[in-house]
Amino acid sequence: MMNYAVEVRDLRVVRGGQVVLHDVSAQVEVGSVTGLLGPSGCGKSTLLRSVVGVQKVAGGSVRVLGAAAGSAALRDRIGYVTQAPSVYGDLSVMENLRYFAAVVGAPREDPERVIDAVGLGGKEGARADRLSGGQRARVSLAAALLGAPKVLVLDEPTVGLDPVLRAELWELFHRLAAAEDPVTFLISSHVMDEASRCTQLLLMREGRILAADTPAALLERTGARDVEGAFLRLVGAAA
Ligand SMILES: Nc1ncnc2c1ncn2[C@@H]1O[C@H](COP(=O)(O)OP(=O)(O)OP(=O)(O)O)[C@@H](O)[C@H]1O
Repeated sequence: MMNYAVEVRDLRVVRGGQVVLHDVSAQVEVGSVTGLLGPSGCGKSTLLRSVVGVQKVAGGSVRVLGAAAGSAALRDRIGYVTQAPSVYGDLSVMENLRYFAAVVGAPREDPERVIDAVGLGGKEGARADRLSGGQRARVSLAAALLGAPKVLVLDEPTVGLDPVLRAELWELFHRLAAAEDPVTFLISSHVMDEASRCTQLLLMREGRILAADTPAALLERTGARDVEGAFLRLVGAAA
């Protein structure tokens, strides 16, 4: 039996009187770097919010590591980075991480560990508002790693970053996912060319999952040359 970190079944979410998730079912394998891809407004953030347990749902179920999403048992097992900046600009990298460590009740030495994990060693004393966009993104990621969660949910973590920094962040996700004690990643993006960086894909459109597969299997199945082409063929087939 497949080992899933996240299992979504028939999830229905209504926002502002509109159904934004139409009975969505999806799974995320343990240790995978799963990309949730689809155009802006298709419901990616809503699905991620449901996985984290901060979204009111109208039906269906979401389980994370075998427990109901949002339950107390998951509090220190799941990390979440939203699109909104979450670090304090007037605090240093270390001050930010000490503050967040205290909030989540992480061990005292955890800030050093996560700074190291995201490759920010040497930047501990730098004020967050003097960092580059990519470095700030890594501070947010470091904060999400405090307490050693097993599942990380990242909402468009590479948006606005240059290609080199994007590549660095994806390498970091893979390193953490391949660790002896793996972290499972669920990462949203509206940039289709990030698909090739994922081990698994969930393609989404208008509140529905169009396909769930590996990038290679998706290309083979659709005969497309890239994931954008595969997406368009799937949309055409569904019409
Ligand atoms: N607070 C809200 N109240 C009402 N409707 C909302 C709210 N937030 C989002 N929506 C609607 O829900 C739908 C899904 O939005 P969601 O943010 O999940 O999409 P997304 O795929 O993450 O988009 P983006 O990539 O632009 O963030 C959209 O139609 C959006 O207009």
